[in-house]
This record gives sequence, C-alpha cells and structure tokens, in this order.
Amino acid sequence: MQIQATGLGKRFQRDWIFRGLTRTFRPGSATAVLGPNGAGKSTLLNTFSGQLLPTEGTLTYALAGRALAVEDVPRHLAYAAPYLELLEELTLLELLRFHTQFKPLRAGISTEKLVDIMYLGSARHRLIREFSSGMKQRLKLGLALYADAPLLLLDEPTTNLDATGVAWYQEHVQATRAGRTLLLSSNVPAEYAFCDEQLVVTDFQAERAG
Ligand SMILES: Nc1ncnc2c1ncn2[C@@H]1O[C@H](COP(=O)(O)OP(=O)(O)OP(=O)(O)O)[C@@H](O)[C@H]1O
Repeated sequence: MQIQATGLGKRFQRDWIFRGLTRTFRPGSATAVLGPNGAGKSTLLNTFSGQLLPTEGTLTYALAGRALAVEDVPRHLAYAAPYLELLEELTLLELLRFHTQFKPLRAGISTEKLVDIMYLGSARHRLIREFSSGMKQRLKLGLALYADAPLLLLDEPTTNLDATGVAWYQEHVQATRAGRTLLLSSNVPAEYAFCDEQLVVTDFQAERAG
C-alpha cells in the first residue's frame, strides 16, 4: 500500500503531537518511527491506521495503483500493539478461528501452521487469559505478520519477549515484509535495525506550540 502524508498534524487539546509531516511510504519499505517516551509514535501509527483523524493535513492511500478510502484501510491493515487487546475468554484455537474470519491469513498459512510458527502448540486449548505476557505477544505478532494485509503497523513489537522471542520476531518479520508497507514504532535498536527508513517524530515538533 502506498501512503502519502501531506502537511500532516495531530493535536490533543492544545498540544501538537506532530506537525508538518510530508512523506511518501511505498510498498516494500520499512520505516522505523522513533522518538522518546511520549513523543507521539503510537499517535502517529494510530493516525496512519485511520483510527485517529488528523487535525490538519491529509493522508491518502493507494492499493495496486488505485485510491483507497480511509474507511477501507482497516480491511487491508494488520496492527500489533501493547494496547490492542486479545479476546481473553477464548482458547487459542477459538481465537484463531474467530479472528481469521475477518482477517484472513496469507496464502499457504493455515491456523495449524500459524500455531506451530508461534510455537504455541501446547497451548491450543488454553484460554488466552492464562497465557504469559510473552505468549500473548507472540500471538499478537503472529496474527499481524501472517495476516494477508499490505499495510503492517507494529508498535513496540518485542515488548515482553525473551531473547528467543526477539530472535523469532526478527526471523518472521523478515520472512513476511516483502511487498508490504511497514511502519514500526520503537525505542529498541534490535527491533528496527532492518528498517531502511527512519522517521523521528520529534523532527516534526518544531512548530508544536500554537
Ligand atoms: N487520547 C489522547 N488524548 C490526549 N492526549 C493523548 C492521547 N493519546 C496520547 N496522548 C498524549 O500524546 C503524547 C504522545 O503519546 P504517544 O502514546 O503517542 O507517545 P509514544 O511516543 O508512543 O510514547 P511511548 O514511547 O511511551 O509509547 C503524550 O503526551 C500523550 O499523553
């Protein structure tokens, strides 16, 4: 998916979070969205997802050369973030069946295969609420990485992962990123070292006041 941000700005009450962002994001690109805590990384990802409206400027989306309305973006988007909740009252297999009804997996990936990829085989019939935080994070990432969606937004993807989980993330983000537009918010170099572009949110805060 190609995304064009033009003069994009977001304000909460009187505070500008970012302002004056003009940039094109192309299919196949991976952009690390950087900045200290509270800089506005999650706000920027939420704005790109269409969940938050920009205060000023425009975001336009195109898929295979055709314009895409912002209300159609969620259908083509996979998003993993610490603040997005899982359905805790379902078992793993129930959740995968439910989730994939409206967010299908990419070609060649069955739910059983995804369970193996996420190394959650022994937890098939366990309730999500009984999962450890690292298991939940592998599940969120697995659902996003292996969704059949051309726009991938990852917010702090290695949150709660141990060293094995971080290596797993690095392997699978590489395996699934071709052709997609990826934006990844992070403070951890191991998460975003592979990204070919960077967007430092604080670079778009010079005109915050006013
Ligand atoms: N819904 C909201 N209403 C008002 N202010 C908000 C809202 N959401 C976020 N903010 C404020 O916007 C600023 C940016 O927050 P954001 O979560 O985007 O930062 P971040 O860079 O992702 O931070 P972190 O690295 O800690 O996750 C913060 O000052 C936050 O308090």
